[in-house]
Parts: sequence; structure tokens; C-alpha cells
Amino acid sequence: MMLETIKKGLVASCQALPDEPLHSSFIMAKMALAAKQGGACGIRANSKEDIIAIKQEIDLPVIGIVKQDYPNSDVFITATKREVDQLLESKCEMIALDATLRVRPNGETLEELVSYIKEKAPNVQLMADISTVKEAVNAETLGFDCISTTLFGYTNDTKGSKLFDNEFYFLKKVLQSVSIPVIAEGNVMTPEMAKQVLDLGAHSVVVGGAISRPQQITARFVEKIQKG
Ligand SMILES: CC(=O)N[C@H](C=O)[C@@H](O)[C@H](O)[C@H](O)COP(=O)(O)O
Repeated sequence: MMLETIKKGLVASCQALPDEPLHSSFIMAKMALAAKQGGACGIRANSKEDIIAIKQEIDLPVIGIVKQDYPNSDVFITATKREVDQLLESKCEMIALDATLRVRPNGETLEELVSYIKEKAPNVQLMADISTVKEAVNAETLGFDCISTTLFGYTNDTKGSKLFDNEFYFLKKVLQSVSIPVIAEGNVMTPEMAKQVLDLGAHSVVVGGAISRPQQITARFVEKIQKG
């Protein structure tokens, strides 16, 4: 199972949204190949098309998401059954869902989505993208296989926070509060940080922008040059 394969390893998130320069399933498949050559043991990817292209290029297990904005809801990572169905067709090994306690589109609930996936695809593992300890505990109760800190800093209640704040205090709190594996994800910018979160007890680490978003990488260089 995927969780075993990624234990204490690096998962590279290879995503480029429609407004990003590298938006293309072809490019994301090559990005995933580069990550594999560099030693990544898994990939996180957005959209059925990207996942299918990645799976044609390499044999690493994939955490799939579908990002879709909806009116009247702030939930955008695998928000409804529609996105779940696309991911089931993509044959990804793990599905990550927004597991915050926010209202989902169409009145759908997290509980319903979890049962739906478990019934349709019992071999697909479930990752809960959370932003608070309460959400992590709730996700464990609902039967998720693992927790990811993906949304910490990206909700109204946590805006402005970064995973590395106060020596990863949020990650430490989540690790103390659940017994399922916790994956460190979000603003892991350096190899040192990746090593640090694994040493703290994270099961695995997902790195996105620092590997696959050259516009972000370039901006960090430029900022340092200009502002010191
Ligand atoms: C909040 C949100 O939309 N996160 C997304 C979730 O899949 C991605 O845009 C991130 O790249 C991913 O979580 C990895 O994080 P980082 O790119 O910081 O290493």
C-alpha cells in the first residue's frame, strides 16, 4: 500500500494550475520523472489528466486531488463526489480530500465522501488535508488512513501561519493528537526542513513548490538578491 512505500521518504507534489506557466499534463509527467530520478518515492498530483499522464511516465504511487473552486464554499481540494469519481478513474493509489469542518458544496459531507470511496475502492487509501488539530482528530474518527498538514495557513482561521512557525509547533501538536500516520506538507522549503519534520515523527514529507514551481524558486533567489 502507498503509505508503506512512502514511509520516511519524499513525496514530490507536481502541480501547475491553469494560471501557472507549467500548466500541462505533459510537463507534470516529466516533472514527476525528474522527481523519481532524484529519489522521490511518491507523487502528489492534481487532476485526472495529470495523474494519467504521470502514471504513463513512471511507476511511483500517486496521491490524487482535484482542485475545483465552487461558489458558496471555501473547500477546493476534492470537494465533492464529482472530483472523487474523476480520481477513481485516474487509478491513483491514494485520494486526498479537504477534511476541514467547513461547509462543502452541494450540501455533501466529508463522512459521505469517505464511505463512498471506501465502498467503491476499498484499496484506495485516504489522506485528510487538515488545518487544525480538531480536524485531524475528526478525520481519524471518520476512518482516514493518514493526515496531512496541507491546509494549515490556508484557511480563514489559520491564515498567515506557516508549518515551520515556532519550530513546527502545529505539526508536533497534530502528532500528539492522532495515532494514524501524519504527513508534513506545506511550505517545506529546504532539505533541512524535510529532514527535521521526519525526525519530529512525520511519516513522510510532501514537497511541492520548492521542487516543481520554478516561478517560486526564482522569486526566492531574486528576493534575497534585492532585499538581502
Ligand atoms: C494549500 C494548497 O492549495 N496546497 C496544494 C495542495 O495540494 C498545493 O498547491 C501545494 O503545492 C502542496 O500542498 C505542497 O505544498 P508546498 O507547495 O508549499 O510545498
